[in-house]
Amino acid sequence: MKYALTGRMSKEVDRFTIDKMGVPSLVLMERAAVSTAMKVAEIVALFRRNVRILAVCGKGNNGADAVAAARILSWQGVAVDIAVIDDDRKETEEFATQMTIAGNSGLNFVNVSAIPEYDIIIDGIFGTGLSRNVEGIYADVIDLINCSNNVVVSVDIPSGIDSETGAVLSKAVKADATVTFGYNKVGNMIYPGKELSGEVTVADIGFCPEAIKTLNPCMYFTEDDLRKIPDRKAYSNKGTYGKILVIAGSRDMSGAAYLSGASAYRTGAGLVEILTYESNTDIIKKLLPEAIVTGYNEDNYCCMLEKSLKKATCVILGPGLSKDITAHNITEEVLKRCEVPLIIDADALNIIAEDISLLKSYSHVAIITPHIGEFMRLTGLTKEELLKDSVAAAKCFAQEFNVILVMKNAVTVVAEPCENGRAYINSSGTGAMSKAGMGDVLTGVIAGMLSLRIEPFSAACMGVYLHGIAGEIAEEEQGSHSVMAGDVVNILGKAVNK
Ligand SMILES: NC(=O)C1=CN([C@@H]2O[C@H](COP(=O)(O)OP(=O)(O)OC[C@H]3O[C@@H](n4cnc5c(N)ncnc54)[C@H](O)[C@@H]3O)[C@@H](O)[C@H]2O)[C@@H](O)CC1
Ligand SMILES: [K+]
Repeated sequence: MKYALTGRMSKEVDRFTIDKMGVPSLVLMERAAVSTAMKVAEIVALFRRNVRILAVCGKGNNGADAVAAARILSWQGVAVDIAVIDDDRKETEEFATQMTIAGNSGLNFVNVSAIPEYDIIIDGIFGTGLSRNVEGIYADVIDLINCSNNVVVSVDIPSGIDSETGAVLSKAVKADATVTFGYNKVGNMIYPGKELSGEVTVADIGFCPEAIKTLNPCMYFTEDDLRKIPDRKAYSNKGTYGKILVIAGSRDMSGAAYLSGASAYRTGAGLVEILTYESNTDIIKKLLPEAIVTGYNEDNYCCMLEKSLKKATCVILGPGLSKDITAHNITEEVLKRCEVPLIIDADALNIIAEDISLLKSYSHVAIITPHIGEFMRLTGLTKEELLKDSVAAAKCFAQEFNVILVMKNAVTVVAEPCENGRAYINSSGTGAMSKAGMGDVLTGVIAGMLSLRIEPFSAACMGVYLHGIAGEIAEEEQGSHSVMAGDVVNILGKAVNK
């Protein structure tokens, strides 16, 4: 597991390492600059000719990093110049020091108007200290970089991105690569910042690890975390891995129930029961003969529900359920009676959106998995309002409604329902997954993780990560336009074992 910091947290990590541990600021900076220079040198090697590099710098410590990286490259024999964006802003002490060293080293200082003449730009205009919209000369310089045909390496975060949210603060550099220090930044992980940061390298520059202990940063997973999925016990039977009840499907809608149930089986569930509208039972039995398939109708749903709920160790409610009167009644009944972890998705969320008090009154573990449209209906907020700061929006909702919230989007965020709860930012997945049925697969994968007895918040995060990894493998095999939800179901096993 890794952590992603906001600018405010980065500052605290800096201060802790510098003030409490006594590591001089310039030592950290030298390591940041060496990491940046190494990345630039890698790119220089790809050109196979002499290249011209320009470090474009503000007068904060992000600029100081860029000046130091330029000096290091220059000492290595690479042609580097420096352009400082000069306004009335006061320079930091570190910036002044780096400028003195660069001057002593004979580096050339040029005007920012020369940007288009260079092959590679080192972007050190703003880092995590950016605190307001970019305007005036800064905006003009960012436009000039983005219009020029050079490779851009951003220092820490592309200049103009809000490190806390990934939002563009009116203008932002579009980088090909970003070298970020110590920990990734939330702004590099969430769109549009994720797209503008290009390939991100997280470089260790010697921050004291103690420093993040009091900060509650966002978490994210890498492939190493897949090893945390527990092995299957030799001494076990299907009961060891729980019974997942999938309440899904409606008249003429059977696919969602299949996708959820099959995904739960593919990720570890011992037994899956699908409770669906009676006209779906034959088709689902054919699609998934391993499942117990039970049908209900408008008259008997209550008694069928009662029987099935008694045996379940985890319930999925909502995929393809429709919003008809029976679906409403089922949703209300499940929220009244279910006493095991409940994953609520799709139509059940739309039903709840009409009366949000249903969710508030539920007192057991609930994991809800809205996409942005469903989340808008649940909150009454606009897309812009929700995406302005998706981590904050997710945390706030999770806490208010006491649910584990999986806010599905190109970058899915998971939030824990308590004060100062954990938040997870997903780093797996691909545009190939923007297809119908993918959400149904996700509910099954989360249920699968719960059946392996991973605690609910981690099960939700791991489910989201694993689902994205399966999508990536499916894309490699099928190409980005061709992946369907069923392909992801069948690839889940490869993802678990990756
Ligand atoms: N020892 C340290 O302090 C280290 C700092 N590091 C670097 O320092 C960076 C943070 O440095 P700073 O805190 O100096 O901040 P930045 O260099 O990110 O720049 C922010 C400066 O610009 C001003 N500013 C903010 N928004 C503005 C706007 N829209 N228009 C004009 N001016 C604006 C601020 O007042 C501040 O002076 C990190 O991103 C990282 O690159 C790294 O070298 C690691 C070590
Ligand atoms: K930058």
